[in-house]
Amino acid sequence: MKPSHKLLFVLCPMLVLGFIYYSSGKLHLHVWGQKPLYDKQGFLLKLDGQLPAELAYKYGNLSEGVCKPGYAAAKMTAIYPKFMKPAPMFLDRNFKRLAKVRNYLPPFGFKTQERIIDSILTATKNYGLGEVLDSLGCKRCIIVGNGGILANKSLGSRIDDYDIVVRLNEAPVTGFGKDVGTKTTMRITYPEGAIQKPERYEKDSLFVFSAFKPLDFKWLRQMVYKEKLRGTEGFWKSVAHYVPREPTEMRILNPYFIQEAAFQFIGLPLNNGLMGKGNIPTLGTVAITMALHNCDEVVVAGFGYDMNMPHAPLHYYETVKMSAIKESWTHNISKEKEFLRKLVRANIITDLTNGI
Ligand SMILES: CC(=O)N[C@H]1[C@H]([C@H](O)[C@H](O)CO)O[C@](OP(=O)(O)OC[C@H]2O[C@@H](n3ccc(N)nc3=O)[C@H](O)[C@@H]2O)(C(=O)O)C[C@@H]1O
Ligand SMILES: CC(=O)N[C@@H]1[C@@H](O)[C@H](O[C@@H]2O[C@H](CO)[C@H](O)[C@H](O)[C@H]2O)[C@@H](CO)O[C@H]1O
Repeated sequence: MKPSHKLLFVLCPMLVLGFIYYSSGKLHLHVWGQKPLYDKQGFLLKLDGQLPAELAYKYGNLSEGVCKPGYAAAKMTAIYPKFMKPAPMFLDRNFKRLAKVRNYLPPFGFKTQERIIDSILTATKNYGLGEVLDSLGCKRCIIVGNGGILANKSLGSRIDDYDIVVRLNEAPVTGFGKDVGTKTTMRITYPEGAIQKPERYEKDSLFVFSAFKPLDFKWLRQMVYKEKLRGTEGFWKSVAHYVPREPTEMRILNPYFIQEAAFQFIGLPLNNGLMGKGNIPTLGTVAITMALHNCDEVVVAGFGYDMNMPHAPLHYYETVKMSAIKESWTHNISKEKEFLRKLVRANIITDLTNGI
């Protein structure tokens, strides 16, 4: 056989195999002649909230109100096959092994911050929720957003019923118990969002830190080691000078939840992996993402940016108006809402205040 024929002999099957491989990848999303099954983000287009047969069998017989182990993650996988449940809530001493975050700078990872994180984790010594919650076989979590929609709905006692109550930034409980409850398992925040008055911190709650820039880790180290805050330049707003929590009550939120919410779930611009215009999810959505990985059931309340009500109160605890969110250049409220609505429509999360 001529060498040129030999070459053709090898090349042709390779081309055919290559074509089959390529089209099978496409077929996963798009069966020829049929409408696509999944959207650009990888979510099933048909979201009717129905349980797939195997889940109906698993959960169907449990009576109302009983915690369903693995429910949120199972439903998430049913509409978003790429979902991989394991992702620790907080960074622990092995954080450098977390492959998905080690090569991204804050806020999408911890690259360049390894030493300072090591030093913070040496002092906090604890990396979980605590013995009681960590050993629960099934965890029901509620993420309480700060939205004005929580006012006058008397949801306080329902909120307090959850195993884990997550609150955000400076949202108060004192004086608002009837509507937002009194229990706080953890409060997730960053320097500019943290409660500033020491007396406003609730006891028995974890101070969970979410970092957006390298300076935020510096601030946290000073708070953990109870040092005098040196220099507040570089923050976009005034920050707390003292956090009245023991180091053992402080945690660092896994930055993977910011990354996954931004790039996988919402589809915000990658911007070379750097924080930029409109590529930061709001903290509430980051908290929901964390809960999808770490809670068996996920419920939310106090969520909703309603652009049709520009004069409605933005928060349940102050008079700032809804229209104020338009000034934010970091978030993409409408794209984010599209994602949250998928979770609600598919019954992955329950929205107690119906604002999503
Ligand atoms: C001016 C500004 O930057 N505001 C941001 C404020 C501000 O930094 C803090 O209040 C501290 O002062 O923080 C944010 O959020 P904020 O602290 O307002 O609220 C916490 C989370 O609740 C959800 N939320 C809030 C209000 C509302 N009407 N609907 C909602 O759904 C959101 O998921 C929100 O994340 C933040 O960190 O995400 C988002 C806001 O964009
Ligand atoms: C680099 C930098 O500090 N950018 C600031 C943003 O982080 C900040 O956005 C705010 O960033 C916060 C994290 O630090 C939260 O994500 C918050 O929801 C968001 O609004 C804006 C506020 O107007 O100011 C910029 O100068």
